[in-house]
Amino acid sequence: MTTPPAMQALHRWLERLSLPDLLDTRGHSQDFSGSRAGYINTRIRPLALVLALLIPAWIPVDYAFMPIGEFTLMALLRVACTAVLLGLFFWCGREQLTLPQARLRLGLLITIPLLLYGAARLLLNGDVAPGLILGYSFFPVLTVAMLTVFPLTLREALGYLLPVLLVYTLLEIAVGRTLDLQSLGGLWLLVLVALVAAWSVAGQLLMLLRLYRQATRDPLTGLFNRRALTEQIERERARFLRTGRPLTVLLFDLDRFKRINDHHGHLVGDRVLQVFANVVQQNLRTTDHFGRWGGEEFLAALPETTSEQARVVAERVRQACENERLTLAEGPSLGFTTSIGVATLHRDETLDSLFNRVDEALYNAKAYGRNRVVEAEVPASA
Ligand SMILES: Nc1nc2c(ncn2[C@@H]2O[C@H](COP(=O)(O)OP(=O)(O)OP(=O)(O)O)[C@@H](O)[C@H]2O)c(=O)[nH]1
Repeated sequence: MTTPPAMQALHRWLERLSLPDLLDTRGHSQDFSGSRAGYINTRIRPLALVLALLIPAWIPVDYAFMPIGEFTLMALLRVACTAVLLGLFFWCGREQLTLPQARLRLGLLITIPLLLYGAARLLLNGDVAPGLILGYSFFPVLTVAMLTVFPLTLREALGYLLPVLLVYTLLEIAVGRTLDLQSLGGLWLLVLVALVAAWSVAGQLLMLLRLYRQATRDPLTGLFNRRALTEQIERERARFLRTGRPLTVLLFDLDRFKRINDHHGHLVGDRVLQVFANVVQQNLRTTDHFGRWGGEEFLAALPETTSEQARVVAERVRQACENERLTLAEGPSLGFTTSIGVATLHRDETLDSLFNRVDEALYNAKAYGRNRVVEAEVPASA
């Protein structure tokens, strides 16, 4: 049964929307989440600084229009909020963040205007400086509007937006203005701005995700490209220097791949590359890094793995490739094999030297007859 064109169009639209990616982080790579955390962090800093400058600037206005008791409380709160914001500004500049850390800091950033609003709403109720409350009433809207500059999943956005709406409503109840037209109008405005904010954060997330995937992935296999993989290995090298835990790389090259292309065509060659990528991935741990090094060469970096352990993994992959068969439209099924070089990073070694050694090992695997695993020589400096 063929799908009606309208359903196909709907399906394509939903696919373009990447709904699961927008909803939560389950489909995001660890690497992307790290980059997004950095991105969120770079946006928290200027906002924290701007708020830290603007919040105390209003103190003279409060002084002119508020009774002294309320003014003192608000001024103290403003100074405390400024101190927290300045702390946030410096804190965000110092380290590489994880996503939970970035979320926490964003939560802190939006709590501050909300806190000031809450205090003002409770203190300035009734006859006390009624005009001033109008100025303060912009704070919840400001809080929600601030979120629009962050690339967030819808779940994260709701996690920030719902508490703002809840705090607003609870404060209106607390001051007895629940069914008041002004209070309902405020809530209505807040909900509208929250919807726009949710749309904006999801749009930013989608754009970031697409750009990130284009810049870091190989389109044929979906694996990391050489640049992204090199960055990951650089981070692993830094970790190796810190902890001393071994790091081993495997370099794979499909054997006589030109023949496959020549006999069966490039499309079959492409399928072999995809199947190969899949076979290797099934034999690696989720903490290993694997990507396309170029052409029919692939590289895997195995953290916390000695050369003996890596040889076992490489042998398992070699065997799995030998056992794999591709069914073709015409003729018998197609098999393929791979040669593999293995090299373990030494303490004083650069990554270039490691890549050269593993390349030589792979070259030797080819020279000794292909479909085999060969370990690299130790570096001259070791
Ligand atoms: N189908 C397809 N072929 C590719 C791709 N990238 C590189 N190749 C082909 O991979 C082949 C590599 O061939 P060679 O470098 O001669 O190596 P080989 O035939 O595998 O021989 P050995 O490595 O010595 O075993 C070339 O024919 C490239 O065109 C790709 O993305 N898709």
